[in-house]
Amino acid sequence: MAEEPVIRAEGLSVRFGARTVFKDVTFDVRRGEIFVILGGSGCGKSTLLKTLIGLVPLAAGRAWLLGEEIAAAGDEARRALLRRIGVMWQSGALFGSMTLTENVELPIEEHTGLPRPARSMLARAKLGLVGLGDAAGRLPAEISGGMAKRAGIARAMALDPPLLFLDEPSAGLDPITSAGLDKLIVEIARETGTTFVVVTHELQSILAIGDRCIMLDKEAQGMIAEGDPKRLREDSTHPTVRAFFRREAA
Ligand SMILES: Nc1ncnc2c1ncn2[C@@H]1O[C@H](COP(=O)(O)OP(=O)(O)OP(=O)(O)O)[C@@H](O)[C@H]1O
Repeated sequence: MAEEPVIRAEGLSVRFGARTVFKDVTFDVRRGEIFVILGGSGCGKSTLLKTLIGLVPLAAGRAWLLGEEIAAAGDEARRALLRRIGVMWQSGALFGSMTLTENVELPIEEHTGLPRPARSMLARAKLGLVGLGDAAGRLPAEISGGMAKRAGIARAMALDPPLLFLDEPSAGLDPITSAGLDKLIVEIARETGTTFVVVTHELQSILAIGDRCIMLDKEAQGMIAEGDPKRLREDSTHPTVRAFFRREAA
């Protein structure tokens, strides 16, 4: 029997008022893969991410995370589930008055009873994992945008979640810094077995990190492609998908 997927999404639809953002979105995310949600501006990528973790209600469909249906879970089960996933929001800024170590310690403090020295040690280990071991004592204002993203990933990984969501990780980064971040994401996935769900519309990133992807489309109000991004680039006959992957006019 195939291993249970880390995420199972079946026929997801989301509406805001009378407006349907997407409908009938169905996919599985497998253990250890880097799964990319892509598509143009406003197609609902971030909304889908929020739906998966129970922050946006479904108009239809069902979603399971780590075997648990979040919409059906009670408060306690939901909290336990959310503790097992890490999220780095696009807007997820670090707290400016705290060092990087203190920022990464926050979720550890919130969710465990560990004493300060142990929290700090774990936080510094996570910063080491993302290449920021030497910057642990710095304030967010003292580091670059790329370093801040790495610190955000370290914070999202603080509790060793088996599943990490990254919302537009390369937003605002130059191409070289962005490529470095992509490399880090692949390294973490391969070294730790963490499953990643990454929202992005950066073609270079998608091709560099994505094991599989789904593409959402605003006009279609749903999914227009699913699969290995490199194969979609070669084989897709859908005009919008081709246009995106080959940088052609649709
Ligand atoms: N809470 C909300 N209430 C009403 N409309 C919303 C809400 N959140 C998102 N939307 C709308 O849903 C649509 C999808 O938004 P979403 O942010 O998910 O798109 P996106 O694909 O992530 O876009 P971008 O790449 O620009 O971040 C947009 O038209 C947005 O205005």
